[in-house]
Amino acid sequence: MSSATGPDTPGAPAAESREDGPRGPVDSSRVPRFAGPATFARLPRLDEVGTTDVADIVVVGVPFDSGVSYRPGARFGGNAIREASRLLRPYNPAQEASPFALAQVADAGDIAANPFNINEAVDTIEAAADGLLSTGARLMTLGGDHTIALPLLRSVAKRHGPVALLHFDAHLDTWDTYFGAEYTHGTPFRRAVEEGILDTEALSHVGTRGPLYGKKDLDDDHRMGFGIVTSADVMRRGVDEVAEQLRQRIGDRPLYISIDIDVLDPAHAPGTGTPEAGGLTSRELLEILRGLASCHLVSADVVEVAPAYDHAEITSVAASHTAYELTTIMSRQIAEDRAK
Ligand SMILES: N=C(N)NCCCC(=O)O
Ligand SMILES: [Zn+2]
Ligand SMILES: [Zn+2]
Repeated sequence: MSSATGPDTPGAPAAESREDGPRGPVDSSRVPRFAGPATFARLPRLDEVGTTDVADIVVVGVPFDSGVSYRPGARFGGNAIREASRLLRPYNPAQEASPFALAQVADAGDIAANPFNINEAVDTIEAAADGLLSTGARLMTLGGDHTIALPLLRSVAKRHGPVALLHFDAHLDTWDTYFGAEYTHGTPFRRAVEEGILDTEALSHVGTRGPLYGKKDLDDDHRMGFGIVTSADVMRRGVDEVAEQLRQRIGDRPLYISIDIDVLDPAHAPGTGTPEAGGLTSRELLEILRGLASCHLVSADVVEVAPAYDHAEITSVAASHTAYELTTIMSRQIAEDRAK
């Protein structure tokens, strides 16, 4: 057992740790899950994992929401997701895996992005992601508004080349500018296509719905290479068929998944900045993600959780389970690759 002290809880045992494997979450049968400061899923902090023992998957927060077009507050999303993740348990029956035993997952804390200068913040996020990815780790980023997907994709593309993208969102986020600003939460994927960091053969929005500015929005989006699975398509065709179609489109390309929590219906995610009626249920989202377990997921984000509009942690619980499924997909692949 580790000799490290507990999660800032005097006298409490430390995070579960095995000499021969990853250091896992704090044991909730010995330390109440509501005790101590929150890390994602009660996992160790990155600095607790040790300098030589590098994490396979790094959870990182980006408390930045200066790119929003409506309700602010997603800057508090990452910490709300961490708080809501205290109830996650170590075995994921839906994917038949213990994600935190298969790979070392650790929480790196937050990237300190300038809230008063969007362009500088975008650069800061890219540089911080470069540093975390340079160890070979995969990123599970907790936003923050959707602006942050652009610097994250830039960083991932430096390692993998242009990546396939699955974008779960009520919105297209391929608009051009707002008030003349090019980096906003409605524009990251247009910028990414312009910069050539996405594999335009394998781009899909999932859960799209709601009013647009005009039909041109769809024409532009189509020209950029995106396919669209609307939230109504998910309802009509069902999660298995949708996941199968997405798997076909992605193949074995390196894949980035970006999840705007507003892909969920406001009944399932009231705590978000630009809510749209008629969205996915959290059950549908989680099932589609599980159906993508065979895809080569190189990094992912969950963004747009704005806890001020949340009730009873509905949104942050949904986001924590979403990040848990994504983390499980990555950790299973890491274990499989290691066994090869
Ligand atoms: N990425 C999110 N959540 N929303 C984009 C909405 C852009 C608009 O105000 O039209
Ligand atoms: Zn959205
Ligand atoms: Zn979005």
